[in-house]
Amino acid sequence: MRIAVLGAGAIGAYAGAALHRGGADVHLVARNEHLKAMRENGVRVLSPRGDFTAHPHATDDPSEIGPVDIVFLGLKAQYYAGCGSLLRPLLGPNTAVVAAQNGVPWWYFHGVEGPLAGHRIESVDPGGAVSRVIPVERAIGCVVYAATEIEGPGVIRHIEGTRFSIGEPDRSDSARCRELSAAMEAGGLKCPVEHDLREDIWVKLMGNIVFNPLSALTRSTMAQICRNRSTRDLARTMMNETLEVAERVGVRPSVSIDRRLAGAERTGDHRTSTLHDLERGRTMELDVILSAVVELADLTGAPVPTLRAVDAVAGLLNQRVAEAS
Ligand SMILES: NC(=O)C1=CN([C@@H]2O[C@H](COP(=O)(O)OP(=O)(O)OC[C@H]3O[C@@H](n4cnc5c(N)ncnc54)[C@H](OP(=O)(O)O)[C@@H]3O)[C@@H](O)[C@H]2O)C=CC1
Ligand SMILES: CC(C)(CO)C(=O)C(=O)O
Repeated sequence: MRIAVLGAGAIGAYAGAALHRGGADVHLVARNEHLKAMRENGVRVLSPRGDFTAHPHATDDPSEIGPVDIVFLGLKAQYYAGCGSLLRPLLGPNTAVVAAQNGVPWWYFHGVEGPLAGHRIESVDPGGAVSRVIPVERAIGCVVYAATEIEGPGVIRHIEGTRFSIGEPDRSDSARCRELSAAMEAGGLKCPVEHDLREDIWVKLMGNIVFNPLSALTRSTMAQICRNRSTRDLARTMMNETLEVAERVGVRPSVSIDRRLAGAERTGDHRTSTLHDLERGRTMELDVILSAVVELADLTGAPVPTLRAVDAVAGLLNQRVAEAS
């Protein structure tokens, strides 16, 4: 299977290294010092499951790669709308795009029935800009339970978790999902193919909607947020409101708030990908994680005063970062 990882950062380079180790024909698209290091020394993965190094081809020019079977999109979601020139050379008639994003994907209401069928979520797909660049028909959904960080150029620190759940937006059984799953599992990852990924999306989102904005606003790790009584209570309230929105769009996540908090606390002193962005002066991936849920709450009439307040202050912080960059 020919796979290009577009945006071979913390998650992309980790998945790409694992896929390469499992025998897939992997090509990484990255840039700057990180690219230079991966070209010279390969991708070094430091993991509690055992360190390893993989040497996939790496470039900053997707036209060197050409059409592939799968594009694994490791960019932050706020860059999807602008990634057309990088993506286009990688697309053949049947190329699928697997976005490793947190939050609500642009294809969310595609391929489903009901009152919201085909609805476009503005915070996720503003004016249709993302679905024009990545047509929903190409999308395979993915929910990433792994946690990784770039420790230095070419070096990925794997904190925990190997699960990348995947599934077709329209719930169909497809050969492309089965083949991708086999390639990921050959590389030592867990990659179950789910009939409907939407439950996984909300289970993961219950954590991200709390920890990603709060970690940035308080510059704290996940464990620090869990161990402080006031922020733990805040987390609980935010998760409750999120569950209410999930239910109004037809999903009942099967995990309790206590279990979700315990899981987050176990991740320990991990700085979320959003905190990393803030520390690097980058805009934060909060539209798909937080603003999208507030938008869905407005659409369905769910009361979300706490999510709305956090969205307001995190939104202002994001605006400040954008102005400074
Ligand atoms: N990290 C984690 O533990 C988890 C992350 N995710 C999701 O995975 C996705 C990726 O996150 P993460 O891996 O943390 O992010 P990173 O910032 O580590 O990775 C993105 C990579 O894309 C590169 N990139 C951006 N623009 C270009 C370009 N034009 N050309 C080449 N390379 C480019 C970035 O390079 P540069 O740094 O130079 O901009 C960076 O290396 C997000 O949607 C996130 O929500 C999901 C679960 C866990
Ligand atoms: C915190 C983590 C690893 C899992 O909740 C994550 O998804 C992120 O860093 O964005």
